[in-house]
Parts: sequence; C-alpha cells; structure tokens
Amino acid sequence: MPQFPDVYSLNDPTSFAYSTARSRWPKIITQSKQDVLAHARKSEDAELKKQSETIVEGIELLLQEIEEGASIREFTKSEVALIPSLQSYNDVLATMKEKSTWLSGPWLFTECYLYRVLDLIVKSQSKWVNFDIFEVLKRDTFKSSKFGIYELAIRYKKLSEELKKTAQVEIEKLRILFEEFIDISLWGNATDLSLLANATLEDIQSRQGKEAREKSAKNIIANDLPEAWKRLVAVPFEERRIDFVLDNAGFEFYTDLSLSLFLLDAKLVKTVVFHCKTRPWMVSDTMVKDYKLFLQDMRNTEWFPDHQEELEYFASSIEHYHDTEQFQLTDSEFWTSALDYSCLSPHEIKYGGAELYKYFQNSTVVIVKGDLNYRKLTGDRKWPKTTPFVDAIDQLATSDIHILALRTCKADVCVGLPEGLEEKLIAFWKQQGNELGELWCSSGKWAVISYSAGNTSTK
Ligand SMILES: O=P(O)(O)OC[C@H]1O[C@](O)(CO)[C@@H](O)[C@@H]1O
Ligand SMILES: [Mg+2]
Ligand SMILES: [Mn+2]
Repeated sequence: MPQFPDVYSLNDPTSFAYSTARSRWPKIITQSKQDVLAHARKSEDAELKKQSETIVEGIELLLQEIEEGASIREFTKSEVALIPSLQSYNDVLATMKEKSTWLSGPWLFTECYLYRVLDLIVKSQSKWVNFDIFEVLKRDTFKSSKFGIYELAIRYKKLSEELKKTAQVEIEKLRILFEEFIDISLWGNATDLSLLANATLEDIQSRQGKEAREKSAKNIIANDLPEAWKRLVAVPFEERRIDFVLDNAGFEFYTDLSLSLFLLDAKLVKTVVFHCKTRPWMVSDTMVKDYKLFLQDMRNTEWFPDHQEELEYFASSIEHYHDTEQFQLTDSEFWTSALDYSCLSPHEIKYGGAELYKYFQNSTVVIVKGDLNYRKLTGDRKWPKTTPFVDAIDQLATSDIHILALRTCKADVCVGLPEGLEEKLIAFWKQQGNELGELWCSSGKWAVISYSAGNTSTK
C-alpha cells in the first residue's frame, strides 16, 4: 500500500496554489459579480433586481474574506437545508485537524468550497435559482473559437461520410483515427476559462486546431492510450459503453462530442454517456442545459457565418444519436461535492458515489477529462512524479472500473512520468525565463494520458 503524501496547500509559495488564491480567484469572482450586475440591468423584474443587490453584497464579502485570509466556516443548518450536498463540505471540515483559511487551507478542498459558496450566494435568491453565473463567459469564449470550430466540423463531416460509405473499415485504420480524436479531445482541455484570467483570446485560439496539436504531440509526457484501445476492442460490441466525466463546456465539449461521434459512426461503441455538473463549477464546466445551448450556438449564423453545412451536419448527427439514446447526458451531485474520487466507492452512500461506482463498473472505459477531475482522481497530493498512476488513485485501482484520464497539466500534481523527466522540465521552464521551474506543470503546455484497468493485482 503506498504512503499518502500531503495535499497541496494554499500557503506554499512554490505551488500554483499560491497565485491561484491571491490573484486568479479574485479576478474570477470580480468577473462573476459583473455578470450578475449585467443580468440584473437587462431584466425588467423589480424583485430580481432587488435580489441582485444581496448577491453582489455576498460576492463582495466573499472577495474580502479571501483577500484577508479569513477562516473557512461550516455551512449553516439552513444553508444545508436549502442545498443538502453542502453537508459534504461540513463532513470534511469536521475531519481537519487545523482550522482552515482562504489563504492557508488545502488547495483542492478550498477551491471546491469557493465555487459552492458562490453558488449558494446566488441560489439563496429565489429569482436567481436557475441563473448560471458563468454562462455568458462560456458562450462568449465558444463564439471566439470560430476557426477551431470550423476546422473540426469540416474534418468530422468528411470522415463521417467516408465511414458511412465503407462497409468494413480496417481495424488498424480505426485505431489511428481513435488516436486522432483522443488527441483532439485531450487538447480541447487546454482552453479552460478558469485560466482565462491569465490568457488572451489570441492565446486561446493558438491552442486550438490541428497545427497546434501537431506541435504539442511531444508534450504528451505519459501515454497509456494503447491499453485503453486494447480494452475497448476486447469488449463485445453490444456491451460497449463509453462514459465521459466531462470537464468544460464550449470548445472542449465540442471536441468531446467529436470523439463520441467518431466512436458511434465507426461502430466502435454502442453507447456514449456524458456526466455533467449539477451547478456552475470552476467557471467553465458543463451542465446538462449547456448541451441545448451548444446546439443553438452552433446554428447561430451570426456567430458562425461560414461552413454552415458542416456545422449543421455536426449538430444534427449528435441530435440523431441523442434521439436514439445512443448518446445520453446525465448529472450527479457527487461531482461538485467535497469528496475526491477515491470516494467513488460502495461505501459512499450520501452523495451519489456508490451509485456511480456501480454504474461505472459496467462501463467499457470511463474517460475522465481535464485538470480538476485529475486532481480529484489523485487526491491533489504531493506524489513523486514517477509514482505509477494506479498507485495514486487509491481504491479506484482495484475497483474494476477502467479509467482513462485525458488531462492537460494546469496544477502541481502529476504522476506516471519516466525517471529523470521532471528534472529536465524544471530546468527547461527556468531557462524559458520563469522564476519557478516547478510551475511547468501548471502551464497547460504539457499533458498526460493515464489508464487504470481497475485491477492492479492482475496487471
Ligand atoms: O477545466 P480544468 O481542466 O479542470 O481546469 C480547471 C482547473 O485548473 C485550475 O485552474 C488549476 O489551477 C483549477 O482552477 C482547476 O483545477
Ligand atoms: Mg486518492
Ligand atoms: Mn473545468
């Protein structure tokens, strides 16, 4: 049994956690306050406008508490009565030996807690319960991803028509295509909005598209994809189901859909299920309602005046699979609870962990997308970077769940690297003019593809 190292903490100046709490969070929160104000301004509802004042006050107080490094408090009885899953945060707080603060607590827990406080502030107002505080930002960024969107829609239509024409596509060709669409979905994660605080839109565009991906191929520093492919083709077709634990809406969601469409068209899988968040989360994460908005936005000819045939082909293809239930979307409170994914276990019966555990045992492969999900898989602990992935995911390694993590690295935690590579990357990042070489791992420029068959003992 591996020893569990400490988790990353907000008061460590060598961790990306440090600037996250002191500079990134305040920017994100300030932006969301502006979106509340803009929404209130547009509304004619006097009650809604009045309630926006309470929300803004709440957000300002939150901002002040973070900046002052105030203590983290338990959610009150009435708050938990309003949103029962907040209790998961109180459960974890009760186990902490030291009092946690906004600037010194565990990074992963406190970041999750932050988004729940923000959500609570909004949902405490009756006229705002269905308001997604990040929706405008998510859609605006999708709108400005035009070129990447065109390129992928063109690629997909051509391939899909070819697949439909060909009676029997050679398996080796399908394997190569599988790699291509995994790659698209992986790098789709490079442009999440919680990092927008640091990136320009140009920067974002330069990360999308084929050329950017080709340049990044050497930056995939751990790659277990061959094992996932072997698993996929070993399961009888009728039982083949791929689950996605989704990350971001917008461009990344679009790339996840393109991977799903390829898998369905190529008859590599029978069913695809997307697992979404039940509430606004980490700025850009996908909720079930974002699917409808996605279809609507794809068909917005003002936003996307060119390549309408290809965009329509993409949208109606996914709609078709949605109608036949080969493509499904679902959500669970578990994903935004305080628990990390070692709690995807039969013992976690309060927040949906046991249910998901059972469901995932029947999955061919569970694709876990993005940085935050990866941090929750590995517990956000200070694992030596050469730790095997299966040693960092606790009981999931023996859960019978087949996990494939696709993650661009935007935080300190990372495992599965070959001996000596970390040292080289630290030196390289320093040489690039960065003060802290260790922060290569939070730059979003490198990525890992990690697999666990859920049965370490027979691996
Ligand atoms: O959308 P992703 O890939 O989960 O990225 C968001 C994550 O990255 C971070 O920005 C890393 O610091 C966190 O806010 C969060 O863990
Ligand atoms: Mg763990
Ligand atoms: Mn995200």
